[in-house]
Amino acid sequence: MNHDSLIKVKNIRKQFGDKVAVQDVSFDIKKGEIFGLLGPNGAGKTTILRMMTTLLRQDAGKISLNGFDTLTQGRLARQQFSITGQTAAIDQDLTARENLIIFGKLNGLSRGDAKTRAVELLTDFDLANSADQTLATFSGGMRRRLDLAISLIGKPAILFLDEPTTGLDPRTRMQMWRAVQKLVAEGSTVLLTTQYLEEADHLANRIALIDHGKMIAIGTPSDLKKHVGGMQLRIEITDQKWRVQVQKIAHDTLALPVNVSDRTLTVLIDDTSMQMVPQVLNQLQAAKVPISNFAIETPPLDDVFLKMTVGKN
Ligand SMILES: Nc1ncnc2c1ncn2[C@@H]1O[C@H](COP(=O)(O)OP(=O)(O)OP(=O)(O)O)[C@@H](O)[C@H]1O
Repeated sequence: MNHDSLIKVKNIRKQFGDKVAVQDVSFDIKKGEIFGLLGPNGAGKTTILRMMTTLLRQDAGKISLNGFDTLTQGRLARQQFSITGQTAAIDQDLTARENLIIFGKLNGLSRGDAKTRAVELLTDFDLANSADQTLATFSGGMRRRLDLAISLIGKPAILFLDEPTTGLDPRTRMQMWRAVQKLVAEGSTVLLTTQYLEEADHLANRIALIDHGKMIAIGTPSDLKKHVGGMQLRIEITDQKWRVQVQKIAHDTLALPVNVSDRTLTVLIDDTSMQMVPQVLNQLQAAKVPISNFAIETPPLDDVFLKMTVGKN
């Protein structure tokens, strides 16, 4: 038994009528990890999350949170975690500070402790300057940060984030990512569901890919990228006018399909074509093509995801 695992999910299954929504899914999450559940629409992520948060009973299998079984010790299991998405319960006519104090008291804190905790959280989530504005004046990103702050009032050991940045602009998404990373640095363990591959890649230490209710892969982002087999050659040119020439050089030398987007050309390469990569560079230099980047790297997670799920849904 792994004593480091804070969350254990073993062979869980859920069926709705004839539809098997989750089938034999197992994973462990270690203390301090950010674990991502990634999968296409209808894959079963929400159903897994609902079973883990005791909102739904699994038909088979076992889930334990910090040692407490979700079916037989539901009340204790619930005390181990918090989940975001409580914005519906937030009062729009009150300020951020007042909302935090109310939720603090609902979590059993005295008025004094609730006030202190509110100040801590407002500072942590960059909301100190807007603390005394009513929520009606808050942007989407500020609301999302307040929602995350509220879910942390009780200092939960485990935090479930259900699609935390859906609909946010890139800058606000980065702020949320930093907030989540800070939480983990302070000792929380996070399970997040996301439809953004980039988010899972950036944030999660490990990812479980879910498709048709089954877990089709699990590992670190770089483990998963190895599944596509091989590496990617990326060439960036300084001017689009060179695109056709670079595409021809890469294609003729490597005999592989070349993807082109703006000033970036990419080729998925195997071991054999890897030997030919220096020739591509030599030819680009001989043709005096100005390049700003020439890299061999692991391919993006998107390719893994597509390779494993495309055509099956
Ligand atoms: N209460 C329910 N009754 C019947 N079928 C359900 C119920 N809940 C979920 N399902 C079905 O189970 C499957 C998995 O749904 P789930 O919501 O878990 O997927 P998801 O991966 O979270 O998708 P999304 O990214 O769209 O939220 C789907 O086919 C869905 O229609």
